[in-house]
Amino acid sequence: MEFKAFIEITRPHNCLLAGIVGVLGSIVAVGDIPAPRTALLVFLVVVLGCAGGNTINDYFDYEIDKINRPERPLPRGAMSRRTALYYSLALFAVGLSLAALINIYAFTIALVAYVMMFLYAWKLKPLPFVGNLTVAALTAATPLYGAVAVEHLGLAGYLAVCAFLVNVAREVIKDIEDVEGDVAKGARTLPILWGNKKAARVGALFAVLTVAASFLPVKAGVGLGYYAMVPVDLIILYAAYLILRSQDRETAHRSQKLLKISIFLAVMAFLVAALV
Ligand SMILES: CC(C)=CCC/C(C)=C/CC/C(C)=C/CC/C(C)=C/COC[C@H](O)COP(=O)(O)O
Ligand SMILES: CC(C)=CCC/C(C)=C/CC/C(C)=C/CC/C(C)=C/COP(=O)(O)OP(=O)(O)O
Ligand SMILES: [Mg+2]
Repeated sequence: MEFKAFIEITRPHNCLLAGIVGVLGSIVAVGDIPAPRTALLVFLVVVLGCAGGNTINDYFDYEIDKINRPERPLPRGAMSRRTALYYSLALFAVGLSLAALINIYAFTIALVAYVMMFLYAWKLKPLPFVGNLTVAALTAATPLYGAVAVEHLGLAGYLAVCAFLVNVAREVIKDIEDVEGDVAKGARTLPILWGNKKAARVGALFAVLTVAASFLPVKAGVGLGYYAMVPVDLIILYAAYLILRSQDRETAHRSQKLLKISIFLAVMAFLVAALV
């Protein structure tokens, strides 16, 4: 057993980004920095939930990851599946305990989100489009979670719309990248049911919708810090162009990674726009 596997399996880069998005949701909801206690609790509940979700995901994806991602901790033998199962449940339990310290709404949403991540990994992922929508909804719930913690919505709804749209696009394009392993496991993803070209069009459509939605906060009068979104939108449009041009595994990988970069840059742009 490798100790670093306990960190690696949680995909800390995703968790940290998600935690920042949760706190960003609180910030844009009230237009100011939230109380440190609230910000810390929101950050930890989202990070622990994301960590538990990624861990349980690898637990159920063991067979598929042996084909698609053999370098991951479980398929390479760095951690047992039983340990991963108990580890994910422990992460969820600590997250829920902290959510209870925020307010009843935050506890309830965390409970629903954690259950949805477990269900996604266990049963929903192989369902056509349902799995993609579930992940996207969970990412959209993240800024809304921060808003619920401060009991105000503000611009958090715009963040949620953008998070949902860009993650639908990314999840569909990730399915095009993973089609080989998904076929082996009998998953019924969009590329398998509709073919890579049609699935690429769906992914590109949601990428373009993300660009359209990214101007929503400008409509609401968010300030100059928002011009940082322009390069983000250009990256998203280029990712859409790539996947429309070719649906081979390497191109799909490049396209979905560009969308992930756009998410990171967009979150930074929103942060600047919210604080400037
Ligand atoms: C205009 C624009 C792009 C706005 C950004 C909207 C926004 C706030 C996005 C943040 C979404 C979010 C909570 C991201 C957390 C990290 C993340 C990418 C979660 C989804 O992960 C699922 C994915 O399948 C994991 O795969 P991988 O990244 O390859 O490990
Ligand atoms: C709202 C609260 C309290 C928490 C939300 C927590 C977050 C940010 C969830 C976002 C979605 C997410 C990261 C879920 C974790 C599990 C998951 C969907 C991983 C993706 O797994 P696969 O679809 O199998 O793709 P891979 O090929 O990368 O494994
Ligand atoms: Mg997986």
